Amino acid sequence: MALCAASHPLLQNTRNALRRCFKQNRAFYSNISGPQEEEIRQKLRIFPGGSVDLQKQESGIAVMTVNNPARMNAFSGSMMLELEERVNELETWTEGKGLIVQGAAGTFCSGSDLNAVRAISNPQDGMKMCMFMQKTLTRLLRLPLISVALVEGKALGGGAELTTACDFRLMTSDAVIQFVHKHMGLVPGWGGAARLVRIVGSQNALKLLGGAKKVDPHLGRQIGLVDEVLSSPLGEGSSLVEAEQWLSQFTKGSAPVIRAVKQVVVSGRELSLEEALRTEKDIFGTVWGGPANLEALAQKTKHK
Ligand SMILES: CCCC(=O)SCCNC(=O)CCNC(=O)[C@H](O)C(C)(C)COP(=O)(O)OP(=O)(O)OC[C@H]1O[C@@H](n2cnc3c(N)ncnc32)[C@H](O)[C@@H]1OP(=O)(O)O
Repeated sequence: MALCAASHPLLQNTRNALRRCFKQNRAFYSNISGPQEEEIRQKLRIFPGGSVDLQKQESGIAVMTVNNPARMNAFSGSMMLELEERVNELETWTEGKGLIVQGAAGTFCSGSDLNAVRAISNPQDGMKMCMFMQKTLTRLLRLPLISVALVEGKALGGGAELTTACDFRLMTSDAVIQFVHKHMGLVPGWGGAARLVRIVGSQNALKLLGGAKKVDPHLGRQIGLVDEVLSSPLGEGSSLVEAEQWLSQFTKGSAPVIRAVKQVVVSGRELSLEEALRTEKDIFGTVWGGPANLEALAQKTKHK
């Protein structure tokens, strides 16, 4: 009898393997765990405004909206906390397959709320805020969901960094991604530089960060930062539908298989070859003989 993949005994092994392998990173972040993490949470709570909204759909695709239009969707402190809560929620959404991250009202996100930045401009608090966001965005990218940043309007500073915490980036024709940090006397701190180098290579990353260069859809495609330029008419709200259609080419089919696809890619990207191979074997074990595999065998599927 086929075992349900969600309750497959090897699934627990996979979770354990991934947990074991990411322990290294947890150790890295342990300097903001416990009381220190609570301290930065309290500081972030002082800067309210906006929200991070999550809609989980029956299709298995969730839409997360960075919602603070009065400030071009800049992240207030409370929004940073809400982002963490939404990631917690997505980590336990076992039916999920895909995620779209978008900004409200036709623009993506203008980074940190500059009012909060001014108020916590000492390096200690700045570093704690940055570690908090690094940790949350690292967890966002590692979700077993295929994720897309839908970039309309502007993605600036931390907003540009947020786009790199998704697997894919889609842009509307008027959109701009700009790592404006240098113009602010900063460098990325939410993990955006580390991820950018892995996406576009160190030469291109140096150009984008060193020149605070505006990335339009054409440049984005050229350097591999952008996966697709959307053709929906601007300002009619149809970009989200187009993004969902684009994402569905990867999320069609069984949730356990799609989640396993994402997990083998994450382990291949983040672990040593030896650990990645071991993890791949464990993840393979969760789908081998599972319902989707047995159904494909029964149907004598041909790949013409
Ligand atoms: C490690 C993280 C590092 C960071 O993220 S640092 C932050 C980087 N981001 C920025 O510096 C963005 C600064 N803002 C801008 O350049 C412009 O506002 C922007 C986004 C191009 C939009 O320009 P416009 O279309 O002309 O609109 P505008 O300037 O009138 O803005 C509308 C309202 O939004 C506000 N806003 C935009 N970005 C903000 C931000 N990051 N923090 C706080 N408030 C922000 C802006 O102040 C304005 O508010 P108000 O209408 O004057 O009350």
